[in-house]
Amino acid sequence: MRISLASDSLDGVAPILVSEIEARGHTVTAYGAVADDRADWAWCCSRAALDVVSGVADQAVVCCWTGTGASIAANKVRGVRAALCVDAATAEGARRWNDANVLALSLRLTSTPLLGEILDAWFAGSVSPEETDVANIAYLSEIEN
Ligand SMILES: O=C(CO)[C@H](O)[C@H](O)COP(=O)(O)O
Repeated sequence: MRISLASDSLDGVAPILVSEIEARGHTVTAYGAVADDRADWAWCCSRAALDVVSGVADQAVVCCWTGTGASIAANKVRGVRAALCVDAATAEGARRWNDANVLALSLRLTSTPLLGEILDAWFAGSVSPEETDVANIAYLSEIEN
């Protein structure tokens, strides 16, 4: 898949994000500190999220120290469902039940082994076909519009 990646700093696992995503077979377009680019979290994380809704990217990964600003910025983009994931089970659930299209990470909480577990779960995840799950996602679009 085509992944747009943003981070507002090079703290923690940020320097290995591109290689970890590429190692899982994806191509990366980077924004913010990981691209030596404008690195304020509101800008770079929403920029990566915009790529998803414009069709330039299939999904995005957005990061900041807490992960909260990254997820808030991404979720301001219409059509984005960004999920702040602190472990593999959350990432799996975000893909399954929320059809999340943007993975938000906390650089404070995500160790190198945990990053691998979260990325594996995220990229392996599939969206639930259950009627209630589909209806919930449809309702998000409804309130957004
Ligand atoms: O977690 C964050 C936002 O949610 C930022 O990473 C945190 O505020 C640090 O930003 P800065 O380095 O610009 O002070």
